[in-house]
Amino acid sequence: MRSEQEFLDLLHERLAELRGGAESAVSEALAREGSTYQQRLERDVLVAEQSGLLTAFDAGERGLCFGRLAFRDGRDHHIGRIGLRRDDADRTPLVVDWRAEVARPFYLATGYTPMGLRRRRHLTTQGSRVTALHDEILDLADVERTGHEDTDADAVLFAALGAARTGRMRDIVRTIQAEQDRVIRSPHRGVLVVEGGPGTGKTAVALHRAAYLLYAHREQLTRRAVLIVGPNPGFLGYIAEVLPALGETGVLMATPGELFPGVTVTEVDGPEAARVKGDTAMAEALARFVRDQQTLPDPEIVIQHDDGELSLDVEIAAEARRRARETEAPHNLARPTFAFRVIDALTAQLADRLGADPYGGPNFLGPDDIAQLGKGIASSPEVHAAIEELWPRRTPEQLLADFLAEPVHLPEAHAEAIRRTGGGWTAADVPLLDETAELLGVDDSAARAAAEAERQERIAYAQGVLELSYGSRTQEYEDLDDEESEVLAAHDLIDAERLADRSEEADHRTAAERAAADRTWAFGHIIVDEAQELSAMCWRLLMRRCPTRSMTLVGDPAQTAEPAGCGSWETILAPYVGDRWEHIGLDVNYRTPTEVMDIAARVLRSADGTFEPPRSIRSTGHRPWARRTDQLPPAVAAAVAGETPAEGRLAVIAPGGCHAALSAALPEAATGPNPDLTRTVVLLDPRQAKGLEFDTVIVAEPAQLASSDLYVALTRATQRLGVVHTGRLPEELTGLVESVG
Ligand SMILES: Nc1ncnc2c1ncn2[C@@H]1O[C@H](COP(=O)(O)OP(=O)(O)OP(=O)(O)O)[C@@H](O)[C@H]1O
Repeated sequence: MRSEQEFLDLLHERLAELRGGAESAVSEALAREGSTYQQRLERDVLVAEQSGLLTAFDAGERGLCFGRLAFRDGRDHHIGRIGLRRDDADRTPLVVDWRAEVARPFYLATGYTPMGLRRRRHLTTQGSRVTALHDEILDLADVERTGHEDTDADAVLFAALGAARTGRMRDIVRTIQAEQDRVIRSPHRGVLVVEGGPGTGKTAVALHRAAYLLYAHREQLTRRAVLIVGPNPGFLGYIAEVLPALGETGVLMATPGELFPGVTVTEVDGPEAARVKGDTAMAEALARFVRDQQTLPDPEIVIQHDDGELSLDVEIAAEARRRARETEAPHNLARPTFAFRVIDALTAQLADRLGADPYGGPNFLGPDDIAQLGKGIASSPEVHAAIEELWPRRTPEQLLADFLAEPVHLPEAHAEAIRRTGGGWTAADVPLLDETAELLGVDDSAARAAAEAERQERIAYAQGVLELSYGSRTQEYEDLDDEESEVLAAHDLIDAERLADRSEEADHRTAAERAAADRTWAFGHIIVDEAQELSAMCWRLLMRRCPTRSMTLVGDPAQTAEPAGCGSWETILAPYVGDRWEHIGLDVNYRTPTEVMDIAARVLRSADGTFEPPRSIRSTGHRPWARRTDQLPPAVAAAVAGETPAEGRLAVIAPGGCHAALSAALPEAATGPNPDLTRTVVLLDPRQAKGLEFDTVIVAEPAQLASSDLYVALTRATQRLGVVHTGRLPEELTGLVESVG
């Protein structure tokens, strides 16, 4: 213990040293004067790098070192949240990052396959104090003993699993299990599906995989960012501290409803509307609706012009429309083609009239006269109005609002389910907005022209910088033959265009921040949690955001609650990657004790006799109970008073309809759409409870819950479960111990 403590002290000293260095580098860089692009670029890169290091150091402080590997060949490594080196000439490693290959035996070695290990040690620390050691001997021939050998190899794991919950998910870096490690470090580059029942660590594994990928492909993923999609803001808050605790912040977390920049979801769809909006039939309907915007005159639009009337007739419009559609560009981007064709045709019409030779000879007007006429027509407000009428410029928001006000190209029952005038957006509208934005295209020609002009200015400026740099070469330097010169200057390394482009990249925002504001951002990797809940339309959106298809999807089809949820992985993935995806199953339940899982499993077995629940790794001895009452709110309040853990958290999970009465009876409980999960007691509906966990769970009125919702509700408990009900208990729960309040 003493020598581990000395080592930990040394680590903390080194960490303080590095932290001090990074802090002063940041303040120095921020204070640095300099207005040239090159200087600003260097300053920004430095600040970003050092700030990243500071995050990692913060992470390190929370359990800097938690393991040690003694190899048979004499190598000996401490394992930690982040890697640290000594400040010596060889930069000797002090502690190895858990993600490094050399740390892998910490998670995988067994007595059967010791991976070269003699001994594996778990260090438990509190702040900077070592409080316990657990040693496992992996080489049976090794006779040396430390006095910390553990008879129970899983003591550290069980201590973590049994610990009181805090309302925030913790990392599992000290106790990742072998089957989880395989997912976290999977080298698979395409779509990886991780499926497992409740509590099998899917979320934990997904987050640690994000941390691993950021470590293994740092450069690429820092540039392109990682997106983590979770079911609701409460859940994202619940998992928000895991990655920073692992030293990683370059990640964007969002719910599906937050994936269209500039749009905030304020409304909720009914189940039927959500189902219809989530179906891919919507993509077809919207595509046809966009074509419907490209209309023809009936039979003509008459345009008053200084030189007489012009007729924009069906023939002209149809030809212009054909040409515009032929470009296969999105609606707004094809519009200029339509406009040019119409203007050309009207110019020809006018030229025919004005220059016609009454005796049938060639037109009197020359090309210059005709060009002049064309200019006049192109600047006519009436012509513009006619083009706008036939091929209007639309925004996704306008177009979708029009579509929802009078849905077309759908069966009447479906149209009826989604018909809506005005009001805010729903989560199911977001993929539709994205689809519409794709169909319309963003007419950013003006913005692009401005950006290009600015870029040309920067190139000119950068050229100046390089010329200066070239001009200031020293005499000796010039005397050297270029071939021999080993001293390189800016002008040798970079040309003006690249320097200008690099200056553009000196954007203070991280890639994740830029990605959040950019609808067309292509992420380096996307992780989807509760992936079974996403609709087919939402998958279309996500696939557009990840052209490389580098994705990790975690979910449990048995917990599907959303009516538009896709059901099977094959159905979800076939349109995008065929059968080129990998599936890994997790089947050990680390959360829910056997007593609770047995009850929960019965709920799903009643619908599907072959259902196999995940195997619980522990039991608590607490038998789940049920209590019948005539008065739900006081009975729930009494149950809460009796069951609230001294440490830890309790959740009442009840159908939404009971919430008003229950929250009045539970004044101490956090409630509402986004309750504070760190409070001791929270009141949730089963959808809000998705992915969360609590020491004690009280489920109210189970008979009112759909079986997948009930299954989710029951499997949130890490220790104790109770059920309070007014009417009859659902058949599957009749085995519960009857409790009197
Ligand atoms: N190897 C591990 N070491 C310690 N704790 C673990 C380990 N694996 C999972 N856990 C814990 O088990 C609990 C359940 O994990 P998690 O929430 O990731 O499961 P899940 O599969 O996403 O569940 P659900 O489908 O119900 O959302 C969490 O508290 C997690 O920290």
